[in-house]
Amino acid sequence: MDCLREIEGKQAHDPLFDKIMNKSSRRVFVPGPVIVGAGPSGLAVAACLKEKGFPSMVLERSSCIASLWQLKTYDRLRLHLPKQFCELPLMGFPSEFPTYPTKQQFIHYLETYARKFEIRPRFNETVSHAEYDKAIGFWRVKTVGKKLEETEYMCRWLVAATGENAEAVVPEIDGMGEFGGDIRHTSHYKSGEEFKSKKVLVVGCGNSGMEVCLDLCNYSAKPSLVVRDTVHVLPREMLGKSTFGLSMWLLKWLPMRLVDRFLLIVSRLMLGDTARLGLDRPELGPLELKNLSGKTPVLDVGTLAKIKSGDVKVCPGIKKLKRHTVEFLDGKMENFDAIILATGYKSNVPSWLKEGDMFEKDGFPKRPFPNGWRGECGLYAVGFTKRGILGASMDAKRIAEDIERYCRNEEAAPYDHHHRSVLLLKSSSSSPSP
Ligand SMILES: Cc1cc2nc3c(=O)[nH]c(=O)nc-3n(C[C@H](O)[C@H](O)[C@H](O)COP(=O)(O)OP(=O)(O)OC[C@H]3O[C@@H](n4cnc5c(N)ncnc54)[C@H](O)[C@@H]3O)c2cc1C
Ligand SMILES: NC(=O)C1=CN([C@@H]2O[C@H](COP(=O)(O)OP(=O)(O)OC[C@H]3O[C@@H](n4cnc5c(N)ncnc54)[C@H](OP(=O)(O)O)[C@@H]3O)[C@@H](O)[C@H]2O)C=CC1
Ligand SMILES: O=C(O)C(=O)Cc1c[nH]c2ccccc12
Repeated sequence: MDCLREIEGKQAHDPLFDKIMNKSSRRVFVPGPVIVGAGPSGLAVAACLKEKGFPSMVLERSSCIASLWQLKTYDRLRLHLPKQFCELPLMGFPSEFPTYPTKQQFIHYLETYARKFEIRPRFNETVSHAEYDKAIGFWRVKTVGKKLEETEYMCRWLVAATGENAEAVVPEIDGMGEFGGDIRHTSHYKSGEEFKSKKVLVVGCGNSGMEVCLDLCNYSAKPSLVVRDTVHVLPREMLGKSTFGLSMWLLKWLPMRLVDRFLLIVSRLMLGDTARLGLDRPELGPLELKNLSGKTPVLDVGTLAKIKSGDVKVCPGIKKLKRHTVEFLDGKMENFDAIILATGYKSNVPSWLKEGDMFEKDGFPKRPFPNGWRGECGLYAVGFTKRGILGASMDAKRIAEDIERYCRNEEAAPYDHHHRSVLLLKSSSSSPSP
């Protein structure tokens, strides 16, 4: 921690820079990595670095850690995968947590994690621009604060941890401006409480859309679900084991296609023919599809029963909206009080990272898993593997090891290199290097 305090002491306010920029802005030199985003991924990297004795600085646009979980998820949310598959490095879940921890338990775990590793992000700082300055060998990371004040952080290493869910995907639907009822994305949906006895159209049948339908039923709203494409629905558990855990275990022994065949046979026995309910399955099996496209199978937590009972109605794609009415692609019209867009999320990396080699236009690393974590010039990415928290933990460990390796080489020959910042990097509390 001493070292972080030292960093704060070094935040030189540069009046000349202010004058040139003609605005209130300041420049901060960071003698360690800057991590953009204080979600599970950013926290994991900060913790892995801390354990090795390296301080880092975490910049977070919102006012809390894990803002996706704290501010943008619904009340009834639990982890879909058993807890052992959602742990961050260096600290497991408490043993008293249930197999599928609740959102509150998961947030509590993350808060304990941040406290344990003394991670104190700078909140309310949105990274708006990050660029490598070749001339000096540093990343220039610009942030905008709450009062629009600007800061430029200069660092040797930059870690993108802004996540796969940084911005809501809101589709353009013909007539959207005309619709008289509430239209909102699932990131603003908390519970069915405010939709009691309302007719609600849920657009999108990923894990969010399916669970929101169930939640609406439980609050005696009347949901319909727009399914425009194929989808794999699997039971969350089969043969007394979690479907995810069982799949991972089977993959150790069997080829993916065979495991997919197994998953589909057991799903058929447990759930019946989902196509009869309007949920056609994709040609590719669930694991193969996840692996090739990143599309996550839906793990059923009770929605399918509600579809079978007719409490949730399945609809085709939307053609257009009118004041109180939705016209579907099959020509049918129906009145709705509200629309919930369960249409997913996108990465925002291209909006702030000015770099051409590491990321695709869609904000995901170009190199496929498990090699997407490392770019050039001290640039890293954590949590873009489409493999949830487990994938983020793998990235985080690799990034911290890579930075450590780099620093050890530097320590061996510190004067061979003009980036002196590494010499400032070791925290006084760390153990001596071997
Ligand atoms: C509803 C839901 C349920 C999920 N359940 C599971 C699950 O059970 N198991 C699992 O493994 N995964 C799950 N996921 C996947 C999810 O991606 C991970 O749980 C996890 O939140 C990813 O962590 P992250 O840190 O990469 O991203 P996030 O949690 O999104 O954190 C990124 C942080 O970066 C900040 N940020 C973004 N842009 C900027 C910027 N320009 N400047 C500064 N800060 C910025 C954000 O405010 C945010 O706090 C779920 C996702 C959703 C949406
Ligand atoms: N408890 C848990 O663990 C939970 C985990 N999650 C995870 O969070 C992440 C995000 O999930 P989610 O929010 O469901 O987003 P997803 O991206 O998984 O799903 C979005 C869905 O919306 C559909 N869609 C997009 N645009 C349109 C449109 N214009 N018209 C009709 N349908 C449309 C997509 O269909 P198409 O395929 O046709 O594009 C897709 O089915 C996922 O990784 C998910 O697994 C979410 C909820 C709970
Ligand atoms: O909830 C998600 O989307 C995740 O990222 C975790 C996840 C759910 N199902 C999976 C199948 C393979 C890899 C990760 C997941």
